[in-house]
Amino acid sequence: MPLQTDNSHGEIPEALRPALIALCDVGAQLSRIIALGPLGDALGGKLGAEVGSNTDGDTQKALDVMADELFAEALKGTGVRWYASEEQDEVVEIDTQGTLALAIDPLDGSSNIDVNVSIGTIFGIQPALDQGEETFLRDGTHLLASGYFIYGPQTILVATFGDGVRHFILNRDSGMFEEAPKPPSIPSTASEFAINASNYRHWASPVRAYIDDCIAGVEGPRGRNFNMRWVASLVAETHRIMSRGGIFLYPSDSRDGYQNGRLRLVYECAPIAFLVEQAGGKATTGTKRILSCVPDQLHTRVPFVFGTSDKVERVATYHDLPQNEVSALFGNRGLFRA
Ligand SMILES: O=P(O)(O)OC[C@H]1O[C@](O)(COP(=O)(O)O)[C@@H](O)[C@@H]1O
Ligand SMILES: [Mg+2]
Ligand SMILES: [Mg+2]
Repeated sequence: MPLQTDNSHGEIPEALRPALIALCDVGAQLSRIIALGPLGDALGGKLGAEVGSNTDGDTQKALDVMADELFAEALKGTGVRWYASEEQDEVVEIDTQGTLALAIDPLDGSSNIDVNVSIGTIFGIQPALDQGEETFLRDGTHLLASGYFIYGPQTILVATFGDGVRHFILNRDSGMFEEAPKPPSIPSTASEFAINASNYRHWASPVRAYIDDCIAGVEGPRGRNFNMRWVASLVAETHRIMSRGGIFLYPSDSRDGYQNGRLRLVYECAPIAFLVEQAGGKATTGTKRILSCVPDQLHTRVPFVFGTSDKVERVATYHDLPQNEVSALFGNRGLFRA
């Protein structure tokens, strides 16, 4: 049993335990494989080798494919009927007797595999309907649980079962994910934003205006300084925001294929949104709550903004401003001081 819980934080629902244990088994295995990198036997040490592309045209790395295979195999017989993965075109039925459906990004932050920067796994679990596709094409309010593993200096599982957020640190001596004492909660004040600023010229004017005002610091309408981060691993950005607050944005932009941003609703944004809300934060498309968004396809993308509540709310207000306000550098946005 690779998971040691502290029941003072509440019980883990019985129906979810076998799946969670299987996820932890693979999480611990991936942690070892990633830590050894080229010294290990797995994949001949070439974890980041390009091996193909997935349904969305994203390059698949050897570790993306391996992680997907390990999770799909380990989840058999754990109550999971439907398995939907970033790395598979369609929903897979892994156990006809199962009552659950699990969506997964088996390896998030693939561009960081070979550079020893934190990567992760994201998952969401909901009740299974009779049809796999129909199950996942529902809004995120159906989630029973969600979580991520972060493979960093520590390997950590952060999960919610709909009653706050729990975190479990992999103790490499015992091989167990042991529950850490203080549950994460997103602080209400923070001064960090995370966005891939190389796409500035492709953003719509409300996003540009929001970021312009952060960058203007004490001299701008916000009247204070901000710091910027971009790890290019959604799990790593999420974990930082879970620990010390801030805001993350991957908005839509004008590049081909980015009209709904980059991140996928079913197995990236909805599970993270559930965690963020349970930790006291907010998660939107910029204007609409992520957990209310209904995917039209399994691999649907969605603009994603999440973090400290008032920051996420502020982004929405920039979308309400008249065009002449958001296109001017600062304009009269003095009303946004603080
Ligand atoms: O390279 P970009 O455009 O900044 O995108 C980075 C984003 O892409 C992702 O790597 C996408 O996830 P995958 O690695 O699972 O495809 C996120 O983790 C990250 O936030
Ligand atoms: Mg991802
Ligand atoms: Mg991935």
